[in-house]
Amino acid sequence: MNPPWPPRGLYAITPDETDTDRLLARVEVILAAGATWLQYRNKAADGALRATQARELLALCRRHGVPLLVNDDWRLAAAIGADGAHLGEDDGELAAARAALGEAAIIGASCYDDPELARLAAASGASYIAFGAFFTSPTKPNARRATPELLRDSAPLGLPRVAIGGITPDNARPLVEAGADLLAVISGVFDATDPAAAARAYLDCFDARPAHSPSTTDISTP
Ligand SMILES: Cc1ncc(COP(=O)(O)OP(=O)(O)O)c(N)n1
Ligand SMILES: Cc1ncsc1CCOP(=O)(O)O
Ligand SMILES: [Mg+2]
Repeated sequence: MNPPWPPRGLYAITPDETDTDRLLARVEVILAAGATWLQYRNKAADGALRATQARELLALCRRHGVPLLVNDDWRLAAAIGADGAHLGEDDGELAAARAALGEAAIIGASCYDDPELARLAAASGASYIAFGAFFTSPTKPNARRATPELLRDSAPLGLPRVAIGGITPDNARPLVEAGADLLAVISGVFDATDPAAAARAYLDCFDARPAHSPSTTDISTP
């Protein structure tokens, strides 16, 4: 799969917010700051609220040129015309999601700490593979733990690699160096004092230049 979206940057994931206006306002700030992809994930909302929020987020994402993926529920993604879905081990068959959403859809698969799951996801037509949690996650403290070697070792699968779980701007760089194409983050952006600044700090982790090196506009550069 070759998604027509840049598969490198910040993959923001929504928190369990039941106030839709507040959710949209929080997401707006993060998209305006340059988040690359958005996933709608809300374990606290019922089906009707999830459908409403997903539709509203899709309109917002369209205005920012950012793809929206729906967590857990590829049927909801199909019903609202979202750009894709993220599926974990309890979220149904990837092939069924692909058949419903189409070849252009972005369909991600949780691989936790398991390279064999990554291999199976790739063989089943996943658009990206996600590993984690890499650090203790405030959102999901009991999530299985993964190591950066998984990112490195799965490069031959040729799919974008997503890292998730307790990622902050301060611990993210080694994951990018190990091959993470997207940093999937909930609390690190949504619970930040300044979510826009936090979003930019994650994006800076993809900048190859060391933080102290001169920029291209530095007049002292030959
Ligand atoms: C990008 C990304 N990676 C992993 C997950 C986790 O999915 P899952 O294991 O199904 O757990 P829940 O998110 O449903 O609690 C994800 N959502 N996104
Ligand atoms: C859904 C999920 N899967 C593994 S960790 C996690 C939550 C990530 O949230 P946070 O960025 O707050 O750790
Ligand atoms: Mg899930």
